[in-house]
Formats: sequence, structure tokens, C-alpha cells
Amino acid sequence: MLRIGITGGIGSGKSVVCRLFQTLGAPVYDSDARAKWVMSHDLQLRDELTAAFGPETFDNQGQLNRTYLARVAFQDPAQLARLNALVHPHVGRDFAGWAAAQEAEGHAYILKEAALLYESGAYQQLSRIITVFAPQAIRQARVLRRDPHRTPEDILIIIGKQMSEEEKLERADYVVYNDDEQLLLPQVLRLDAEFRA
Ligand SMILES: CC(C)(COP(=O)(O)OP(=O)(O)OC[C@H]1O[C@@H](n2cnc3c(N)ncnc32)[C@H](O)[C@@H]1O)[C@@H](O)C(=O)NCCC(=O)NCCS
Ligand SMILES: Nc1ncnc2c1ncn2[C@@H]1O[C@H](COP(=O)(O)OP(=O)(O)OP(=O)(O)O)[C@@H](O)[C@H]1O
Repeated sequence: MLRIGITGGIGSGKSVVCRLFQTLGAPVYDSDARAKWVMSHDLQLRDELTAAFGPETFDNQGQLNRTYLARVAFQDPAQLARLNALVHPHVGRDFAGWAAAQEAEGHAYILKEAALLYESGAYQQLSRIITVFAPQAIRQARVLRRDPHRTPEDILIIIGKQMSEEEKLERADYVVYNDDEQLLLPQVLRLDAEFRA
């Protein structure tokens, strides 16, 4: 079974591309969603997060306070490194378990979607990597529409925490262009056929 990573900067369209792969029957692991699930449900990690970032990390209902954590982590490189170091190993283990279950079901390939495949070292668990590419101005406009609570400055700060698109393009095995010029579906169909061959 091929383990395919799919990455790209904030707002590049990873989730949209993954939805197309899903409609073709490919199982998709959503690292962002799983990271938040593990942060909320793993009791040891909850304690470690509270010890690192204070009691505000979880609200009165015990829910992860994403707004607080985003403010703390995205403003301060040391805090972001701390958060990544606590969370990423859990996601790596969670993915390994999920991938083994998919393999037992006989899938030809699976996808792991993550904004930080290279930065987190997760690429080492993967056979090949797809980068979804869109120019920065398009990504900013998409995220402003999708996340009304984020300002243009918030988005620029997050972009500054991610590997440059140039480097991701250079390192990728495949590129999907989501630049409002090329159609997505033919690109996804080509890759799906290659992964099943
Ligand atoms: C800080 C958190 C709580 C903010 O949550 P929030 O819902 O506001 O934002 P969301 O998760 O949608 O992130 C917005 C975008 O920021 C980018 N991003 C997320 N985490 C990181 C990070 N650690 N470094 C750089 N960019 C990141 C992604 O492009 C993402 O889509 C959350 O991003 C988080 O827990 N991050 C740490 C875990 C992580 O690294 N997740 C990403 C892949 S595993
Ligand atoms: N080709 C497209 N045409 C129109 N809207 C698009 C297109 N691709 C993505 N979008 C929209 O842009 C926004 C960002 O896309 P998406 O959530 O897939 O990006 P992402 O790479 O997963 O981002 P993040 O790293 O922030 O999770 C979404 O609201 C999505 O619906």
C-alpha cells in the first residue's frame, strides 16, 4: 500500500483536493483534525499542554481553546516549537495505527493531509509527497473568506511559520496546481490512476 502525503501552504486547497481523492475511494487522514482530537482526548497530552501554556488552554467546558493557543503559538516561535514538539509525536503514532488498519482493508493507497509534512518530519513515514500549489494572493483571499476571524496579518504570520512554497515544490514528487487556472479533477484522476497501477 502506498502512503501518499499531501501538503501545501495555508489556503492552498489541500482539503478540497483530498475531498476529490475521497470521492474516488481513497482513505484520507486529516492531520489537523486528528491533532485537535488527540489534544482534546489524550489525558497525558492535555496535562502537558496545560503545564506548558497555562489553564486557559482548555475552556470551562474542557474544550481546547484554539483561539488562545493560536494567539500564543503563532506569535512566539519558541511557544510554537514547544506546541509542535508536544503534539507531532502523538499525530505520528496515531497515523501509524490508522495506516495499519487501512492496509488490512486492502487499499491500494492512502493519503495523509498535513500543512507541515516536511517541517514535522512526517514525510519520513510516507512513500511519496504531493504539494498543492496556489499563489500567495489567492491563498490569502481564500483563507479570509473561509476564516472570517483571521486578519490579513494573522495569515501572513502563519505563512511565515511554514516552509516556503519554492522549497515544497522542489521537494515534492507531484504538484497539483490549484491556481484558478488549471482544473483540479483531471490532475487528481491522473494521480489516482498512477497510484492504483
Ligand atoms: C494552534 C491551533 C490550536 C490553532 O487552531 P485554529 O483552529 O485556529 O487553526 P487551524 O488548526 O485551522 O490552523 C490554521 C492553519 O495554520 C497552519 N498551521 C497549523 N498548525 C501550524 C503549525 N504548528 N505551524 C505552522 N502552521 C500551522 C495550517 O495551515 C492550518 O490550516 C492549531 O493550529 C494547532 O493545534 N496546531 C498545532 C498542531 C499542528 O501542528 N497541526 C498542524 C498539522 S499536524
Ligand atoms: N479551486 C478552488 N476554487 C474555489 N475555492 C477554493 C478552491 N480551492 C480551495 N478553495 C477554498 O479555499 C479555502 C481553502 O481551501 P482548503 O481549506 O482546502 O485549504 P487547505 O490547504 O486545506 O488550508 P489550511 O492549511 O488552512 O487547512 C476553502 O474555503 C476552500 O473551499
